[in-house]
Formats: sequence, structure tokens, C-alpha cells
Amino acid sequence: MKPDRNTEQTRAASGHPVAQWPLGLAALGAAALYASLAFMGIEISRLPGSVATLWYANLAGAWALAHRPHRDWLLMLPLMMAANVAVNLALGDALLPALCFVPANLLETALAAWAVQRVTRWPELLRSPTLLAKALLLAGVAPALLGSVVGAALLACASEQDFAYLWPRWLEGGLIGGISLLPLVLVLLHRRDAPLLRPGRRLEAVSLLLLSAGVSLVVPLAVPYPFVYIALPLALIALRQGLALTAIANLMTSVLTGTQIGLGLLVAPPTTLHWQHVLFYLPILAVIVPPILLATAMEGYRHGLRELRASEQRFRNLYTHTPALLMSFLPDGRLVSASDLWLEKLGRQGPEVLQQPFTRFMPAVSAQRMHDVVLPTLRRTGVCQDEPCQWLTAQGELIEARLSAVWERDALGEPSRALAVIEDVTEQQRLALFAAEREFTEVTLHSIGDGVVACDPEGRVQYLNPVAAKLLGSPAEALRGRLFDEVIVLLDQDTQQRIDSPVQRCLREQRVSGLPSTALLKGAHGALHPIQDSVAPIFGREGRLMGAVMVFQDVREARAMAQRMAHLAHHDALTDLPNRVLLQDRIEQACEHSQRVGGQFGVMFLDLDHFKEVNDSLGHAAGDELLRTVARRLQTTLRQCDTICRLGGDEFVVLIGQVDSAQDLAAVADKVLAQVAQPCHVAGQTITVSISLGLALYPDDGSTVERLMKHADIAMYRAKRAGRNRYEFFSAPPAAPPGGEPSDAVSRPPPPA
Ligand SMILES: Nc1nc2c(ncn2[C@@H]2O[C@H](COP(=O)(O)OP(=O)(O)OP(=O)(O)O)[C@@H](O)[C@H]2O)c(=O)[nH]1
Repeated sequence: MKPDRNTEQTRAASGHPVAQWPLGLAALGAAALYASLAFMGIEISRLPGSVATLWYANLAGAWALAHRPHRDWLLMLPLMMAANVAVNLALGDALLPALCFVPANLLETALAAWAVQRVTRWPELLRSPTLLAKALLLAGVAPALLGSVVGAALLACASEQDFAYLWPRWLEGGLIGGISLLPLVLVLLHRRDAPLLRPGRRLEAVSLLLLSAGVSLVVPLAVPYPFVYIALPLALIALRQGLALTAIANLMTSVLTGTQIGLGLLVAPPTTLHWQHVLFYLPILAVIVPPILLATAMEGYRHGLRELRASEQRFRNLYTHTPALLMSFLPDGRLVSASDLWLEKLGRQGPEVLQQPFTRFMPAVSAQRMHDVVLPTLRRTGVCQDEPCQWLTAQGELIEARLSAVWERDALGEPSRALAVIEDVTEQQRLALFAAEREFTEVTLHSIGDGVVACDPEGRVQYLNPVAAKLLGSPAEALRGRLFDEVIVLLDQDTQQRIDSPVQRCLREQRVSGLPSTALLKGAHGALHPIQDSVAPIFGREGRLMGAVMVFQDVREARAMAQRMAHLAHHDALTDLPNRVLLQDRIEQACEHSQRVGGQFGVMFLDLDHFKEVNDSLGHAAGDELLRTVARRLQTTLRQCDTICRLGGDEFVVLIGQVDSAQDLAAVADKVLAQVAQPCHVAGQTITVSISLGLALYPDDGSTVERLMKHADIAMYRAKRAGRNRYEFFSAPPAAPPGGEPSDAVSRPPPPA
């Protein structure tokens, strides 16, 4: 966007009353100012000793114009020139010579105003001697040069005076006026809202101004070569005070000195040069220009100093308040600064740590390593990076850290101090340790053969190891976050009903809980896995319940083995028929049942006939085979509800349930005799065996297991004696003598040879 020209033009003077005055008032004010300075200049030039006009009016006019946009100049400039003519006429000049001054003054004023507007946009104008010198050339020297040429030429034409005589005098007056007043104009326009005088030094300012004025007034009257002395207070002002007071003092000096020259109080020393009068005024310039440049340099220096201090303060603030652990230490290790966070971290105050060796705040091992390894490396290479170290807080806590440092070097290249950054890695290390522990735990859980399922306090699955995931047929990620009971179905092997959630029970009771020994886990594709498990609560460090973990094993083989063992304990290994233990149990149950509900049952004692001969003739294995054949035949002949037991050897006992009479039992015995008598193939031969049976009936032949078995045995031996391959009922013996065994306890006959 193109800037508004008027705004641009008046930017330098914005905020100044002249910029805000109505145009008419501004033009009149400018004309009045111009007239008064012109009057003063013309009056001085007409003093007896004066050789030049001290012309301030054009620069003052330029100052007024610089506040206003260019269009306003169309009114202001003519009014100022009219004032110029009016003053000349009033002081006795004729109209033509008076008019001859106008073009030159008009040109000089407009040019100076234009240049002033431009140079006041330079940001460093009042802090750079170079820029100020350029500004003096552009807005002071150049307009005076041009104006003087035009003015001297016109005046030479209108009068009988020589151009060569007129021009240097005109130029001299314009230069002194311009260079004297221009710095003040630039200060006024450029300073914006800044105070004109340096704050807190007003008394000194007034004193120095009075001194300068006094020197300017007295010295020319008292000593030769007075300009050297006049320059001294100005230099002092330039050093001590700002540019503004120097500009004021300059202006005052030029006015006073010019007036003294005009009054003939300051006389030009004799010279051989033709332009002696001209050169006589030049010392004024030589006196005022160096102080103004010096003051500008001082402004630049002060500004630089302020910037440096501000920058240093910013750096200090950054250093002190930065959210990092920073410290600086001298080559001998003494601390010179520490950031707030460093102090806070160590629980220390600045005064107690500064000038102390920083290793004092480390445990002995770390301090030793600093002295032996880190500091020598730092001194040798100028830098150290991420050196592990430890710090001790005021409360005795240990901080794990890493230290990086770099030397700052002085002008001679010697290490002056080290700036160190400390990184607190306590938490980082704790997390790394935690991660390592966690990884170890995870690897362990992944490696063990048991299934592991961990839940949170709500019973939601948080972790499954691969064994558990494999059994359940789902990846751990798919099951994580779901309720344990949704994910894991536990059934009772016997009832096929769901088992109460052991996890919920554990979480509720906050103690280890287990599953019944018949628990089954429903796994992938409905497969049932016999498992045994235990669920333990997980407590955090503060004793807070954090969840529960179930560890389970697939006990298919162990449970099958247990079942086998249980079977073997109750069955005969050769025939797999129930053994004596089971038989006794069944007979006891039958006794109890019959006692409760009534009814009869039979006990049949069986013994193979001449079995020994089979063993002897065909071998023991053939005997075994024959026993298994007989067992099978008994199983196929008898009912499911009957219990067929092998007592051992060639003896079997059968519990025949639910018989109504002895005839029923006899019928069963007949069937058994018939079946056993069938020829059978043993050891490649066809043989025929027979069997002898003894029958006892509950309750007539006994109401206890022992008596029923004993009586059936007796009956069996009776059958043997009666010729074998037959059965005999137990004949009820006569009543037993008091206190003795019944007399039917016949002894077993010896087996046939
Ligand atoms: N093959 C085999 N033989 C057995 C086993 N247990 C016992 N025996 C034998 O079975 C035979 C039993 O004979 P007994 O019942 O006393 O006599 P027996 O030859 O059958 O004659 P009687 O019973 O009087 O008809 C003995 O020779 C035992 O050694 C077994 O488990 N297997």
C-alpha cells in the first residue's frame, strides 16, 4: 500500500502543536518567527564590526514547514517571504534590494525544510555522528550554498557590489545560522515524546549553560584566541548532557559570539589572506560542530550502553528464570551463578552456593569423577557433553543428572568461566528401570508354561500371556479391557455348570481364591481344558488393591492320571473288573438300600475248577487269558447293575441286585455255569473249563458284607466238594452256641492235586 504523502511528510512532527494548529495560525506563527529572527539577523549584520548576517530565519522557517504537509507550504512560504521583505523595508531597505533576498531565502528555506523532513526519518540520526554530519550537510550546508549563490547573484545584479564579495558573506551568514540552529531543529523534530534534557540533571544543565554563556561573554574580552576556551564548556556539555542541551548551548554561543563580533568586541586577528573577514567567522563553526558531533556520539554511546544493559538484564533474566538447570563456574570450580531452577532443585539459596565449589553439592564419588575426569577434559577440549553425575539436595536426596559445559574465554583466549547445563535424568532413569523391570516381567510371563491373566480392580482383563491367549484362542489385544467373565468361561466337569468367577471372589474378599479340582476352561472352538488355578489379589505399594492375577495350568494329563489311579484302586488290573474294595462298598450300599426299602439280593462266589492245571499245562499267560475270557463272559451274561468282582487268583464274586427269591439266584447261576462252560480258545488251543459257585442270599444268609461273603464262600466249597461245575446255596446253619461263631464255618478243603 502506498503511504499517504501528507502523512509521510508530517510524520516527523506528528504530535507537535505546530502540526495541529490550523493552517492560517501556523502560517502566521511561522511568519512572525521568521520576521523576528530576520530582524535580529539584519540588525546584527548592521552593527559596526559585523561582516556577515547571522541568518537563523531560514532554518527556523524550515522547522515550521517540516511540521506541515507540502500543500501548506504554498501559504506558509509566501507569508514568511513577505515577512522577510517587510522587515527589510522596515529597516530602511529599498523595495528592489529587499525583493532580491526573497528568491534565495525562499529556495534555502524550502530546501532545508525538505531535507529536514527526510533526515528526521533516519532512526539513528541523533545517535550517529556520521548521520548527523550528513544531515548537517544536506539540510544546513547545501541549502546555504544554493541560497547564497542565487542571493549573491541577484543582489550583485541589483546593486553595484561584486558577486565575489557578496557570495562568501552570504554563505557565511547562512552557514553559521543553519549549522547553529539545525541540531536543535532536528532534536525538536526527532525526539518525539522524549524529554529534552536528561532527567535528574537539570541543575547541572542550567549551571553548564550559564558557564558556557559566561565564557562566551567574558573570554573574548579577556584573552586572545578565545575560541579554544569557548569550545571547552561546549565539550563539557556534550559529554555530560545530551544532544539537546549541546544544541541549545551551540545556538547561544553562536548568537553571543556573532553579536560580540558585530559589536566589535571580538576583533579579527591580522591576516595576509584576502578573505580574512570571511575566515574570521569560521571559528564559530569550528567551535560548535565538534561538540554537536561529540554529543551525538555520546548519545549513541549511552544508547548502546542502555541497550547493552537491557540485553544483559534480559540475558540475566533468561539465565536466572529459564526453566533449565544452569550454572556458571570459574576455572577453579567455584560457582558464580546458578539459575533459579538449579537452586530450587537443590533446595538451596543463592548466597549459600555462590563462590562455593560446585562439587560440594555432589556425593563424593561424583565429585571425585568431576575432578579426575570431567574438569580436565573440559579444560583440555573446552567442552564436555552429557557427563553422568549426581547431586545432593539440601534434604539429602540424590539427583541423577547429566552435565554439559562449555568454556567462555577472555580476550587472551584463556578460559574465564564455564557455562554448564544440567539435565535431571532421575525420572528418566526411574522410568528406564521401570521399563526394564516391566520388560523382564513380561518376558518372564511370556516364557512360563502356565496361563496368566491379570485384571484391574473392576475385573477387566489387562494382560494375558501367550499360553492363556492360545488356550482362549484370541490374541491378547482382542481380550484386553473386557470383563474376565465375558472372556473366560469356567465349567464344572461333573455338572457342566458355570463356576462362580474366581477373580470377582478374589477381588471381593481380597485374598487368594482357587477353583474346584473339577474345573474346566472353555477354550477356543468350545474345547474344554481341565485346569487348576489360583487367583491372587495384586496390591500396590501403598497397599491399594490394583487387581487380581489368575495363574492356571492345563491338568488334563494329571487329572487323567489321577482318574486312572482311582480306577486302579478299585479295579483288578488283569480283568479290569471291580476289586474287593469296590465290591465291599457295593455290597454295603446294597445292604443299606435293602434295609431301607426292603428286598433281597444275592452274593455269588465263583472259583474256576482245576485252574491250576491250565496254568501248569498252558502257562501262566494262558491262565491270565482264560481269566480275562471268563470275566468277559460274566460281564456279557450278567446285568449292568450287577457287580462282578475278581477277588484274586481264579476267584470271582458277583453281587446280584434285586432278586425276589432263591430260584431267581439259581437261574442266574445256571446261566453263568452254561456260559463259562462254553469252549474257549486259549494259547492256540480250545479248552473247556467249568466253575463252582456258592450262593448266599440277603438277608436270609447274612446281613453284613462279611457274613454274606463268608457264607457264599462256604457254599462255593460245598459245590467243589459236591463234584464241581455246579452251584450250592448256603444252608442256614443251626443256631450258633452262645458267644461263639456259627457252626457252619466249614473249613476250605484243600485244592485237588
Ligand atoms: N494265570 C494265573 N494264575 C493264577 C493267578 N492267581 C492265582 N493263580 C493260580 O491259580 C491257581 C488256583 O488254584 P486253586 O483254585 O487253588 O486250585 P484249582 O486248580 O483251581 O483247583 P480247584 O479250585 O480245587 O478246582 C493256583 O495255581 C495259582 O497259582 C493269576 O493271576 N493268573
